[in-house]
Amino acid sequence: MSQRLDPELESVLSKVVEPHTGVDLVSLGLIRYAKEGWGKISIEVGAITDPYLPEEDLRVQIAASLSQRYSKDKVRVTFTYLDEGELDEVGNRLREVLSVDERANLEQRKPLFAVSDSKTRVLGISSGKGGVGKSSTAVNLAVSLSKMGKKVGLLDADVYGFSVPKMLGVEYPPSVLGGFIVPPLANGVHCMSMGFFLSEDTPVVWRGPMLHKALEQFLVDVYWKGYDFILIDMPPGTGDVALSLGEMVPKSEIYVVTTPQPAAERVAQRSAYAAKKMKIPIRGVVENMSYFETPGGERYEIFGKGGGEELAKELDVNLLGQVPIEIPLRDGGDVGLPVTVSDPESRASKEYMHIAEKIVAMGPPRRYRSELKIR
Ligand SMILES: Nc1ncnc2c1ncn2[C@@H]1O[C@H](COP(=O)(O)OP(=O)(O)OP(=O)(O)O)[C@@H](O)[C@H]1O
Repeated sequence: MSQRLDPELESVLSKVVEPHTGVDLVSLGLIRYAKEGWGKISIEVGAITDPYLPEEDLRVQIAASLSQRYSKDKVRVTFTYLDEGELDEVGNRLREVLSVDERANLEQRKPLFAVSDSKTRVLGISSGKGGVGKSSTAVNLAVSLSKMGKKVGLLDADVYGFSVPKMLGVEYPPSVLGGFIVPPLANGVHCMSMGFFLSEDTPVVWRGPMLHKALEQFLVDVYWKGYDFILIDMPPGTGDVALSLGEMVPKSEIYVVTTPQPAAERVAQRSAYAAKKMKIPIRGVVENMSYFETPGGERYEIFGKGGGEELAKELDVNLLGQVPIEIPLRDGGDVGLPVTVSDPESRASKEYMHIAEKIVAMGPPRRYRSELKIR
């Protein structure tokens, strides 16, 4: 697919990273040709997504990498489609950059990130019932973590309604490169949803074993390499996904979203206890829809008070934050512009950022596994 490049040019372009995979353009073989002459350079790049998507980021990066030789207006970058064979070839190259441990994981059908020195933290965002704002929390926390410079993936496993891609503003499907699925990017977050692979009008009845299989595929077949965080939007309730997650990613952590009223808190508690039974550590509680503040600064606790605090106490974890009701938060979810992007100065956005900072500061959970106990 790619032409042989002059070594100096190759060395420059090998510093330009393809944003979906985190691997450089040269290693992926994506530079189709580079033609220099008359003080200009034309570069054709194979797009692993759709060449008509705005690839401004990559264009800017390529121009910046060549800035010692060419001014911006002398660099012409075009993107073209890759055919099936070329997509497979990129998949092979993705495999080549894996470490020995990562390759071993693939062979054993384990997630790429589940290597012993992994820096990836897997955060399950859970709630007792639907409609408490679990997906909004997952999306806005993912954006906030990404704004802190972290590489963030968001896996929508809420099989009762795949809302994350729409809320996050995902505009194109995942790429399938050989045996790997590569998530699309939106607002700095790499997003994967089981919903991408189902047609909207097909009703799916998810039973435990099917869910387990689907989750396994989305943990193993997706190119989750080099991530700091993978957030999982879990289906509401006590269920099967927590069980599967605990089995497949023993180092995962759970964050419970609840609303302030006591009834919601009791339901959330049940889901939290289920996670505890699976031996997944619960790391914190997020209270959503805590209050509504008028432009004049008056606060109304529309859904009551104290649920988050109470739940945190019962679970013996911290209440990490209280997110207010904000109209831009709801609107943003409807149009695919998270409030943390559209209005980073709003109270809700700042609260999400504080929660993200606390999650980072807490670090990964320590595991005291019974089999490791010194007797
Ligand atoms: N703090 C908030 N302020 C305003 N609207 C909110 C807030 N949190 C959530 N919403 C809105 O409430 C609705 C439900 O939120 P969301 O989909 O995030 O909940 P969920 O718990 O994931 O529900 P489900 O399980 O049904 O997907 C959405 O329309 C969302 O935009």
